[in-house]
Amino acid sequence: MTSPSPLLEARALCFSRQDEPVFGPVDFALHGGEVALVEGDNGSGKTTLMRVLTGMLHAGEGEVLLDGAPFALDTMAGAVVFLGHHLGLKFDLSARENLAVSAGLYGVRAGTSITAVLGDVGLAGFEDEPVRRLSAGQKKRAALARLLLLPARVWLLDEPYANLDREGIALVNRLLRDHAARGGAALVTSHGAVTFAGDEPRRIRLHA
Ligand SMILES: Nc1ncnc2c1ncn2[C@@H]1O[C@H](COP(=O)(O)OP(=O)(O)OP(=O)(O)O)[C@@H](O)[C@H]1O
Repeated sequence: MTSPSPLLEARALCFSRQDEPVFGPVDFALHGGEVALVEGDNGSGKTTLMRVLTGMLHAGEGEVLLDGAPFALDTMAGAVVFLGHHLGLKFDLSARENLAVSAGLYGVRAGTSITAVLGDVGLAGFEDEPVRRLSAGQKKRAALARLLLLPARVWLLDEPYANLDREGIALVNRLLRDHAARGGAALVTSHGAVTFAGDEPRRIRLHA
């Protein structure tokens, strides 16, 4: 399924630190129903690209468009979910409480609930534990539950497979497949150990 304008587009996007180029120019257009993999060696700028796309860092040159409109922090807040190395979880709160905070800010996808998404990511029975008492993989699963709960159509996932067992890796791939089937789009960084069932995802290569 493809939407008329790309859900997320980068045009000649470049980022430099102290005049030293980190990446770019990067061009891609991600339509609804598409998953793209950002690949590159350590230090090639994958995380930096994700931060630029979420507005955490300012691109020196180029453009980011969301649903055909120039990137703006207020419009992207509910439209994009970012899963980064820091997971965005408050460790003193439970997974359920963390999700309730996100749902209060951005709403809930039609037909789902906090209990349902926590069950779906394998955290049934751990819903009310403070996140700091969860294992690294369980913390990652709690962060993945946010993807399922929120209505955002664009997912930016930085190393979503890290800390996950084989079942967890299969879970991420299932979430991505279902998201694409619903018309969502996702950009995923990975060191390349990932195999998707079905269609091969598009690859965006960064060079250190
Ligand atoms: N906070 C920072 N301050 C200064 N330089 C940084 C900072 N974060 C990253 N860099 C530099 O920017 C470049 C790109 O880093 P980035 O984390 O985006 O790479 P990456 O492709 O995600 O790497 P990895 O595969 O190791 O996760 C690297 O040269 C890194 O040293």
